[in-house]
Amino acid sequence: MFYSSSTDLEWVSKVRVNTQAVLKRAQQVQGCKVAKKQWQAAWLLKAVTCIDLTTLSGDDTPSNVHRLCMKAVQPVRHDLLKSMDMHDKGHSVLHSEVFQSAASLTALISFFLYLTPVATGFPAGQTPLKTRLEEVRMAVEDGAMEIDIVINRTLALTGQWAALYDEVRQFREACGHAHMKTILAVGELGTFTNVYKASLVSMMAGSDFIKTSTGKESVNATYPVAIVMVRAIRDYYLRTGQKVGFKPAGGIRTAQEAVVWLALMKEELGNEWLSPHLFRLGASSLLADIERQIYHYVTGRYAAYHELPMA
Ligand SMILES: O=C[C@H](O)COP(=O)(O)O
Repeated sequence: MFYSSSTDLEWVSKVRVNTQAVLKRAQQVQGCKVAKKQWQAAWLLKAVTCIDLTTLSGDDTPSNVHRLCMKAVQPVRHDLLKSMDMHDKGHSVLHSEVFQSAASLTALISFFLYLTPVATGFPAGQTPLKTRLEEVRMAVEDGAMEIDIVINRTLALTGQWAALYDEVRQFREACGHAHMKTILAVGELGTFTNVYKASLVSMMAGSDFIKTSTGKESVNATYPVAIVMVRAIRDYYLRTGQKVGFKPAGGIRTAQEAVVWLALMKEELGNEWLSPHLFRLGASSLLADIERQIYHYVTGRYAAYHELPMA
């Protein structure tokens, strides 16, 4: 695992983001023409493989988490995939993000599903550091192979970048071999410059992915913020040779949005960032619309509710 030395924080202190340029680029992204017919279906199947299927609600129960995991194992109806001759191409979601401990769902891990608990005082990141580190260690002990951690926004808002680096690096060490996705909670970072700096610091401290939001802030994954984050990923890669993944999350609901996110990744970071090892869509209800659009592509009509019962 790569860690930058803390002296790289000089780089962080010099960052300035051109807001107008970011907003202009975001408008272009939002207005991009979305593929149709079989090309759209192909993009949607690609999006399915990149979804971190999520449930992070206070009223989650073992049964609805179990149901979500079963949906992750077979995200699109087998007959629909067969009609497209894609039934044997491995379109499992493979990643499910949950509050519950991975240990209670061990049976599902045998389906090769990666269960991703959230840790570090999710969603606010304000509990004592000792408690947040303990949450990460417990998740690792429970068998988590991926962990979504959330940063303490106070450190970013008050410009304590060295302290933020130190915390994230401690989370990284507590994660051990588990993949660490670092949530910036961009809706609470105030400025694009803070978003870029928090992205850099999180990458320097060893994050495997940087992620926009918990889904609980009032502003979540937006295209302008994504442009700032993916440009930070690109700059970091050009300077260090390290490839860090990107995960937009929060409020992503429609198949069309999923295709726009994929187009953004392709244009900004290239084809390599179109696979789940470097790109995830964190979403609790996106899959339902994607399956609905695939159903429409295959049958020429939209499904009745009972025809896609698990969506
Ligand atoms: O990480 C994933 C987010 O919590 C999902 O947010 P969402 O429920 O708005 O899709």
